[in-house]
Amino acid sequence: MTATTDRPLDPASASEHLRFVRRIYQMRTLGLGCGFFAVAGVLYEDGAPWWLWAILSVNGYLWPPLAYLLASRSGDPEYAEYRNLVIDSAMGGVWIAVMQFDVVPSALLAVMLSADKIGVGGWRFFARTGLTQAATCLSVWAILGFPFSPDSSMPVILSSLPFMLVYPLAISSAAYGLARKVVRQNKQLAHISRTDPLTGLQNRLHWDDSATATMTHCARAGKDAALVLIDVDRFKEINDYHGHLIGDAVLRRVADSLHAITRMTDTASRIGGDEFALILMDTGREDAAAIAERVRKSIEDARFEEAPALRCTVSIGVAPTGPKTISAAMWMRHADAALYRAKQLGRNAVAVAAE
Ligand SMILES: Nc1nc2c(ncn2[C@@H]2O[C@H](COP(=O)(O)OP(=O)(O)OP(=O)(O)O)[C@@H](O)[C@H]2O)c(=O)[nH]1
Repeated sequence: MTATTDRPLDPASASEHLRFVRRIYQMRTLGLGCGFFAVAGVLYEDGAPWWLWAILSVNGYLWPPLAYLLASRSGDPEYAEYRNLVIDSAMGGVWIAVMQFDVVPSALLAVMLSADKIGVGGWRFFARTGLTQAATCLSVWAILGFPFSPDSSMPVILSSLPFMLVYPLAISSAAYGLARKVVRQNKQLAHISRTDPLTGLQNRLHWDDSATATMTHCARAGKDAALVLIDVDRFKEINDYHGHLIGDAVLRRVADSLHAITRMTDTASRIGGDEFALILMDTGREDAAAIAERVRKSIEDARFEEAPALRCTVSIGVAPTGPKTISAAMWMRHADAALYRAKQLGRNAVAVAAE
């Protein structure tokens, strides 16, 4: 449970808190709506006075919308909602005492009110609300003179059935919805953590895993693959002369070319500021060199609306897998050496690692 603060909430937190308030409102409406009948069965049997019926009706049907209004209009909706949940527990204690511990509805009230508190705020919140419930229960029980009548009649059991059947299903369904949301968000997080936000390609983190996995696969299956390193020529000058936004456009253009030229089974990554890497599956030396040449040509031919005079080029190093390449790090070193040679050749060139 979070403590209230004077600082206004940022919009994202505020909308998250309001979603929480709405979720509790739905659960409270259902729970208290059904709980009304469980308590009403005992009140009817005991011939309760009109004002007890009035309090029960207010608690069952007016309190849920009122609690929603109080929380949603509060400066800290989440804190206000936790306070409302404590009030729910306090009222549960009152009704257990009023029902003179009629066992079926009393046990139901105690269990349901505990289950949703644990679901919302964990064991500590459960302990706090449980203590509140026990305190109100004991106080009201003392005021009433400690009446005790635990036997439940058949009508009382029947009037408790809606609460017994419907509310646990609602709690389970809410828990399932939350679990699915967590799974969905974990997937999104995993995707974000391995994606370069500027180009949409894999980032360095994921690239290292891909290179190692490809090496292992090729060694086991006796397959060919090629590593292609692409570095934008004099990119610093492009940034300095045209500005970083144009620099970014160049990087996106390189990514687009890699997307367009490679196949589904290939992997394209941005592994540094202006450095990209391709893993070409089932591709031998000549084919890899040809694909690298297509990439080089496509960047050479690229034109930029925002900077019509801009011409950019890339240097490319190609390293096919081979018997001497026994680790991803070694594969990378071969491709790096080839890239260095392409730069030495005067840039805008493709160089293939020696066999
Ligand atoms: N616009 C932009 N620039 C970046 C980004 N990440 C890195 N850079 C810049 O990329 C430049 C890379 O320059 P260098 O590594 O010196 O290489 P270079 O100028 O391309 O020189 P050569 O590779 O030798 O041709 C640096 O100036 C970085 O600031 C980015 O996301 N966007």
